[in-house]
Amino acid sequence: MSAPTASGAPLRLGIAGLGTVGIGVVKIVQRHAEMLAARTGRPIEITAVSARDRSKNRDADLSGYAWETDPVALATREDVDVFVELMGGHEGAAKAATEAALAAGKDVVTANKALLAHHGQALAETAEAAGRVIRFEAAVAGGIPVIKALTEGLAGNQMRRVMGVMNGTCNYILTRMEDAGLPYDTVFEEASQLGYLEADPNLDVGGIDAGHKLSILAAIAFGTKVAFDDVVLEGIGRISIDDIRRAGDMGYKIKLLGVAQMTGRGLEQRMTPCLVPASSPLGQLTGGTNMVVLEGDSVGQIVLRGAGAGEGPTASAVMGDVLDLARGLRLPTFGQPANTLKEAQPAVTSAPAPYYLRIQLMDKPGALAKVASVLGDAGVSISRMRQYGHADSSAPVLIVTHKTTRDAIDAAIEGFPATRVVEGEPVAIRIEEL
Ligand SMILES: NC(=O)c1ccc[n+]([C@@H]2O[C@H](COP(=O)([O-])OP(=O)(O)OC[C@H]3O[C@@H](n4cnc5c(N)ncnc54)[C@H](O)[C@@H]3O)[C@@H](O)[C@H]2O)c1
Ligand SMILES: N[C@@H](CCO)C(=O)O
Repeated sequence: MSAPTASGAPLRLGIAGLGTVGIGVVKIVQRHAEMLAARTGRPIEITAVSARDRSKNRDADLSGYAWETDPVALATREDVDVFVELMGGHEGAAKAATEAALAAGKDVVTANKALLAHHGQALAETAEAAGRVIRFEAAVAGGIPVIKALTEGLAGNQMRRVMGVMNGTCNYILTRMEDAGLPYDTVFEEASQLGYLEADPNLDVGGIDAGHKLSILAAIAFGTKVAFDDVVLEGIGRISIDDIRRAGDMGYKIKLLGVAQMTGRGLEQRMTPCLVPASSPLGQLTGGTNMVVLEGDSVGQIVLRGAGAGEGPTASAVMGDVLDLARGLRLPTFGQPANTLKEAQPAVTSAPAPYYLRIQLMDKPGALAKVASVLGDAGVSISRMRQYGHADSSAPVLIVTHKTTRDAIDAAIEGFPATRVVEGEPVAIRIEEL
């Protein structure tokens, strides 16, 4: 059999951003030109590129491409069919060039979760009004094809819950703290030296980057407009090595876990530290890897695991989008027309769950009874408890509650000081049932 030929017109890319991801895309286009053409029936070509510094030594041959200093000029070039936005940031050049590309009749592929979390609805409306397509597989969980899974393979399901570990840096920090027995500050510094952290580290450790990703998945899963401002965000900065160890003693791991679910009270979106069973797939996830768990009414639970960042995995996701466009696969941005997406009604409170409590209890007769009484008064019922030996005048007590609300836990925490047997600030972390 003769090799397939690429007889169709080339698909011409204009790539803005030649950093980690951009160069990864250039390398795939160059390395696999023949394979990509065979798979789509047409050559995939790069016609023009743009980045801040033209003279920078990059790990790819860019000599065959036109250079634009202005990404907007790149996005509107006549010889560009698809504008590939790999600059980052949700304002400035990324937004302006994406809008310019759509206005000029180009399709857009982006890895920019911040852009979509902040402007996804407006961009989707603009794109669809212009008959253009925006694709963004790389924006969520890097190399894991989760957008494709939701918009295509699982499209026949009513989604029940979407959750996952979507920031590799936070998962690296938490697992490194546990493995090496190091405090948060030391591991944060290590991660910084290794170049894992975003330019603004709070995007990672503050949960914002992962919150962007969760809000995008929630929009697709539940047919709602992206509502990043409604995501309850809490970072990992307050997680201590003590909590990691104590949670381990009770059979749990601490993860920065994103959960989105449609409840009778509205759309719940949380990106917060949670406890998950140590033996569960999420509990066993180590290092910088991502995991997304999708639950649909017909399919049940699907678990996707893989590299959430890095040159190869992220460029792989970008190329998946490019190939879909080359093949003529044109889906609405969030899986259904933008004007049919509903306004998300945020759930004011999160669904009841068991909680883990760590309380530093004084060594006094009746101390435990007083704590139990405060919990009882707040309507919190104890499922399991563990008390450590008193080396000093106080010792930690760990409590796993039955399902309760965050309000009840907060009411109990407010009641503890009056007992005069609790030292310091108790720690309360939600346990996510899987
Ligand atoms: N690096 C990853 O592993 C990863 C994973 C998933 C998604 N992303 C997303 O991919 C995008 C790119 O990330 P990256 O890690 O490659 O970034 P990077 O910092 O390595 O590269 C950014 C590139 O964009 C260029 N750029 C920035 N602003 C520009 C401007 N105003 N005009 C022209 N060029 C400009 C820079 O010169 C640089 O070449 C971001 O949206 C990021 O969130 C990255
Ligand atoms: N800072 C992100 C990069 C990928 O989006 C992470 O650590 O997962």
